[in-house]
Amino acid sequence: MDADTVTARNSKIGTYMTKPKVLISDKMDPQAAQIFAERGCDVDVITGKTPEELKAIIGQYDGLAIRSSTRVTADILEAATNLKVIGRAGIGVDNVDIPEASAKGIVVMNTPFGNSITTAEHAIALMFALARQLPEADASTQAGKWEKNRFMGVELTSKTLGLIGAGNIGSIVADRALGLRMKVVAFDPFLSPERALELGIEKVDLDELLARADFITLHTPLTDQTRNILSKENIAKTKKGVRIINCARGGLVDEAALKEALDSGHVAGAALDVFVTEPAKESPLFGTPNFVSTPHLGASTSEAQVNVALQVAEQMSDFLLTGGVTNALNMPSLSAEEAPKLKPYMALAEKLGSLVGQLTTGSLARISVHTEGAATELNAKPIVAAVLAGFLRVQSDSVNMVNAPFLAKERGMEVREVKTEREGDYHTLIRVSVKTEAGERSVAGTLFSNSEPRLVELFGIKVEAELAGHMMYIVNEDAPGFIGRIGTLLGESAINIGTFNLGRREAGGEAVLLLSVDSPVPASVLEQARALPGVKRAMALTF
Ligand SMILES: NC(=O)c1ccc[n+]([C@@H]2O[C@H](COP(=O)([O-])OP(=O)(O)OC[C@H]3O[C@@H](n4cnc5c(N)ncnc54)[C@H](O)[C@@H]3O)[C@@H](O)[C@H]2O)c1
Ligand SMILES: O=C(O)CC[C@@H](O)C(=O)O
Repeated sequence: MDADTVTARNSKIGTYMTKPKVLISDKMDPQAAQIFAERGCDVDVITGKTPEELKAIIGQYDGLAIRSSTRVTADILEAATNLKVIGRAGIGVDNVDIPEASAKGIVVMNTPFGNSITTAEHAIALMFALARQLPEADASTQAGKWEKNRFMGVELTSKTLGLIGAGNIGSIVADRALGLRMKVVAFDPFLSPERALELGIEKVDLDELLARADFITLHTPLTDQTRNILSKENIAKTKKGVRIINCARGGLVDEAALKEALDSGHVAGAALDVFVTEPAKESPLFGTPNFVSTPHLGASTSEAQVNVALQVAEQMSDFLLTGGVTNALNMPSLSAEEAPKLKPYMALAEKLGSLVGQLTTGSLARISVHTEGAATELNAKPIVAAVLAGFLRVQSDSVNMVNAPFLAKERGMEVREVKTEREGDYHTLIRVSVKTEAGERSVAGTLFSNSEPRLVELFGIKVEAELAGHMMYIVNEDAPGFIGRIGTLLGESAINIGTFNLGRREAGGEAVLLLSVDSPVPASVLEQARALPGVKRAMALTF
């Protein structure tokens, strides 16, 4: 397996025979297609396909750029045999089956900041719409009614805004609300007191927020913890006359309970940009007084759409053409500048992982990846992912850097990352240690000329070997005549030896022999090698 393979699905990122092919399957600013083409990808823009139609064509593509309409299900992924990256021009990736994409080794990336301001502004717009009943006042005025006395609004100044979720968008909403002289309280278990202070908001628990807020706005993803966070029970805990805004995800608010609370007057107004079922063509909420809705328009400004389209096209092109990883949800980030520097290290890491994978028998309790010298200055995450990919690929061809960490976790492997600042015998070193019931053993490698991976230590014995192609690994007692006997055996079996690397603990002690050979070593030859005097172990290895 060669070095480039570690960054994507057994395919050579950045070394395509033909240009990588990208499909844009949702409506996206045309600048995305332009960027893909300028950066060297073949791009098709085909929107509005049914799942069956998408399934029929997805197999040709290396990259898929989407917004929220395309649903990337397990079924679609099954047919996406060449797909290496899915790019979401936007934030929410609930239309992508990420566990399945990860299992298939497909990188999923989003553009987490491109539409945050726009969405925050939409939440503020909806807050004003509720405070002053703008949609109803507009409809009534345009119907010629001039109902000046019907539309009595409320001021925002001095009111309390309750933020559920104070991440990218929530914090921008907070900033704008503070500018409107509102008081902002926030419920977000992951909000640190320091960040709350920096934002000028008060961190509270959910019940306190429900009890105090005049307006509540939601800015969390939809998860098992946030689904129905505004449930019937929680809506009942809100202040009478509260107004609720949801520009995050349908499902955060119980729509039936909201309808009841609007009808009873407990909730004075509600504005939803997002619905449990989208497109929301019908809803019991439609037509309810003081209810305002928009069709998932949070991100729909020309500025945001240009931002996310450019960003997704740049990120995906970087990945497909250079191996750079930005904003991936299932893989460590790797900048386009870092990628070439890390490439030889990842090749080395993968080879070491593969070596220990092939040599380890029995169940593995822990795998540790140590970096020493120059290697410590690098981002260790991709190096660890490459070790795991090499290790696990021994068991399954479909393992790569994306799915390897997930598989390792699934298999209960403890993975450790250790940096040793001091330089040893080599200016840079990666050591991979595995702990099994038989004990802990390690292999180590360095880069010659900063780019050529070399094994320099094998289970405590110094060696110097290139790990490539077909190899034979022998552990024997160091004794005169042994090398001649192995040479004769391979010669008689018509196996040509390329390189010969020998190491031993001490004269007459345990020795290891690593041979690179021009053809696979058949089982019968390994049997004969094992029968030679002094041989403790003989194995074929492949890299
Ligand atoms: N309407 C739209 O068009 C539109 C546009 C952009 C984003 N969104 C959605 O807005 C939401 C927020 O986006 P963001 O960029 O701010 O995301 P973010 O990840 O920056 O922030 C989400 C926040 O929610 C918090 N959170 C997570 N679980 C929580 C819980 N159980 N209770 C309270 N807080 C919790 C997190 O700690 C985080 O601070 C996402 O769901 C995104 O998909 C919608
Ligand atoms: O693409 C859109 O219009 C919606 C985007 C939004 O829901 C997001 O999560 O980024």
